[in-house]
Amino acid sequence: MSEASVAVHADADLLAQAVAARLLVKMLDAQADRGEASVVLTGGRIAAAVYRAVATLPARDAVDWSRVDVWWGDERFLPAGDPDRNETQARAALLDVVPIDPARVHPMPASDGPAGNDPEAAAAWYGEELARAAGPGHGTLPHFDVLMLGVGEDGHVASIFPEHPVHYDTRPCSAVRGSPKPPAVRTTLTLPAINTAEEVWLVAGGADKARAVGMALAGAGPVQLPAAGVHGVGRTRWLLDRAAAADVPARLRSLR
Ligand SMILES: O=C1O[C@H](COP(=O)(O)O)[C@@H](O)[C@H](O)[C@H]1O
Repeated sequence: MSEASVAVHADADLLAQAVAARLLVKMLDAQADRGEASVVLTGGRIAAAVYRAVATLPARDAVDWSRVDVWWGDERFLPAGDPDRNETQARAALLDVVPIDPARVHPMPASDGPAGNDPEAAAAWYGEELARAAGPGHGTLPHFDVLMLGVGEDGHVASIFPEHPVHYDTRPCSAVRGSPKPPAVRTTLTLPAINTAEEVWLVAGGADKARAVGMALAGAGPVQLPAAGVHGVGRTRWLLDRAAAADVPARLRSLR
């Protein structure tokens, strides 16, 4: 398992700018090394700020967007175009602004989408989509260069909530019913799938995240605090603002 690193930025705006810059560099490096880049997006407030920042950085034009695959770590199970869908947010802030190949954008199904109004069928559909992208004989998941996660006040990541039965699902993608945060019905990558990514970035801003971030880095159990259970194969980065990092032990921080 990779060692986690922690970077702390002065405030949420600088955090979003810094994550956006890192994301562009990661995509450029992946395209230089592999000919393409594969990113897994998340939802939430800081993620939206990151996507807006990517769209405004001049270096965005150095990326060949026709060779970028976009996946999602979780989704709210709502009709297509609903403003609360993570997909809607990412499209408005970034994907509608850059010349991305629509065939390489892989949203989790909407409740009026290809799997119908059935979250279990939607999760299975996404699992098949992932396996198709992996290619025959390459397992159930494609390569992910970077997978971004927000962190909930309760320590949830993607739509994996504390003590939820989804912790015991070993399929790549799972339906989530009874989410404590609305909407109640969601779909999510599971921890085994998330932890196949080359790099996992946990991005959190604001004082309301400090307790969860501090506990995760202090070694809490993943069922009680899902953020404690994620790690990239090559790298795990915690990208925080000062308020979210308030409870992080000083020895783990590198202040920016
Ligand atoms: O519901 C969700 O919440 C988390 C965190 O969102 P935030 O607004 O507190 O930053 C997000 O990472 C996840 O993708 C989303 O579905």
